[in-house]
Amino acid sequence: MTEIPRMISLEEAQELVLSHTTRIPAETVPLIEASGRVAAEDITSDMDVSPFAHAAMDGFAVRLADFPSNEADLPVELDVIAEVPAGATYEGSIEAGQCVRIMTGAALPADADAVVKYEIVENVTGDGKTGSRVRFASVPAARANIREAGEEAKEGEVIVRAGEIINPAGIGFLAGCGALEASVYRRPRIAVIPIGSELVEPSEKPGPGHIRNSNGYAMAACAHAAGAACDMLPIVPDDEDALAQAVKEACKTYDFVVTTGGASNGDFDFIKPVVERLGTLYMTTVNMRPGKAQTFGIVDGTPVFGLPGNPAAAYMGFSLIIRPALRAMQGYSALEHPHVQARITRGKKKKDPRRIFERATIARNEDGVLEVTPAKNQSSGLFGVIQRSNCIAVIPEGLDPVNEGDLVECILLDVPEEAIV
Ligand SMILES: Nc1nc2c(c(=O)[nH]1)N[C@H]1C(S)=C(S)[C@@H](COP(=O)(O)OP(=O)(O)OC[C@H]3O[C@@H](n4cnc5c(N)ncnc54)[C@H](O)[C@@H]3O)O[C@H]1N2
Ligand code: MOO
Repeated sequence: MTEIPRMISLEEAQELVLSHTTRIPAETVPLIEASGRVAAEDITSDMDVSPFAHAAMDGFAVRLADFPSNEADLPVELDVIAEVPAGATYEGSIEAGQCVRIMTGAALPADADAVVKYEIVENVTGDGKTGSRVRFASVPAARANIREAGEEAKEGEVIVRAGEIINPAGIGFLAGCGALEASVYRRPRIAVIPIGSELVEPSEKPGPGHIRNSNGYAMAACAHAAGAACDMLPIVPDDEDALAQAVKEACKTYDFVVTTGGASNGDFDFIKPVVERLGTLYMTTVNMRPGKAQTFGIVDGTPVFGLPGNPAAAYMGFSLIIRPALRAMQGYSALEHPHVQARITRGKKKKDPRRIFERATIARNEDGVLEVTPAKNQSSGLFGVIQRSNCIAVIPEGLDPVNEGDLVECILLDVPEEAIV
């Protein structure tokens, strides 16, 4: 096997993978499925929204001409000549001294130029409905409590631009504008292939020397969280030909193939020779811990990424290198997890010059200052520590120690709002 030159930096690895992935073509999906995805084309409104001026309050539609310019001439009394509920229209005219009782959402009668809410109108006779006389103690502002026609959108106007992420409110916006489907970038189809003769399906109790395939599940979930559509393919034993066959087959169907395990230099680590045999191998090691053994290459035009077998190492490689590429493939412009800086609560001597990604918890102390506390157990064999963390504290490369109170970069993970401070 040709030796791949050197251990590259995380940034070089990210750039390398990004440079070998392309944005996926668009597809047209029913509106609700477009939520959270990137619009591939400008979307226009098929009409003015709202199509008509309407009341923003339950009250009375009035003509300003009936109100005095001098406050001293108040109050004003008007006759209620009609009622317009939402969904109906009042087509008649409103003459001097008249008003129309109107409900929120009902079309504004042509002659009205303000709506006065019930609460500040007094009944002189009757109950405020048709035939009553009502009293106004103040002069309404012109167009008060009126939602104008076309305030949300004009017919033919671009309401969502290509490249915008359509959010849940945007789905409502589009529905109101008659856009019942949207052209968005397709979700990349990802295959996850767990490699390892020691692996059994999680439905089984592993026998001696065996463990459950937990990486496959975590990587499938990471792919899903990154917006991709993921299939977990059957476990492949540590057998070079079996792995070559599985990878070659997956490259026919999927946009991106991810393996876990067999990425290091052990006697049964085959992803590097397989990628080299089937295509072009671009990367084998990245200056990061956990997760030094990260393989990347192209097989039959498809990106193939060999994650290491250790759970935290696989998670880190996926989150930091694969995830940005999957997001770029879907047209997102922000590719990385958000970062914040926090003061580290424990110093650390460095024996390994790699950049270290510590599973950690970030929180605000009583003074409102962000503090980060790395988990005590940083073994790369553990998923539970990541389940109980809400960020990754980044300890820079080199051998300089980190001192308590130093500001460190923290990467916020795919965690629920409850865990973010
Ligand atoms: N002589 C050296 N040995 C190792 C080195 C090294 O530099 N020199 N690096 C170590 C580090 S660090 C890592 S990370 C691993 C990476 O090795 P592989 O990618 O070849 O991973 P495996 O050997 O296949 O597995 C490592 C570990 O992870 C468990 N594993 C694998 N797949 C799964 C899965 N789907 N679900 C759960 N757990 C899985 C596997 O049983 C091993 O315990 O190499 C070190 N060795
Ligand atoms: O590359 Mo290993 O991940 O340091 O556990």
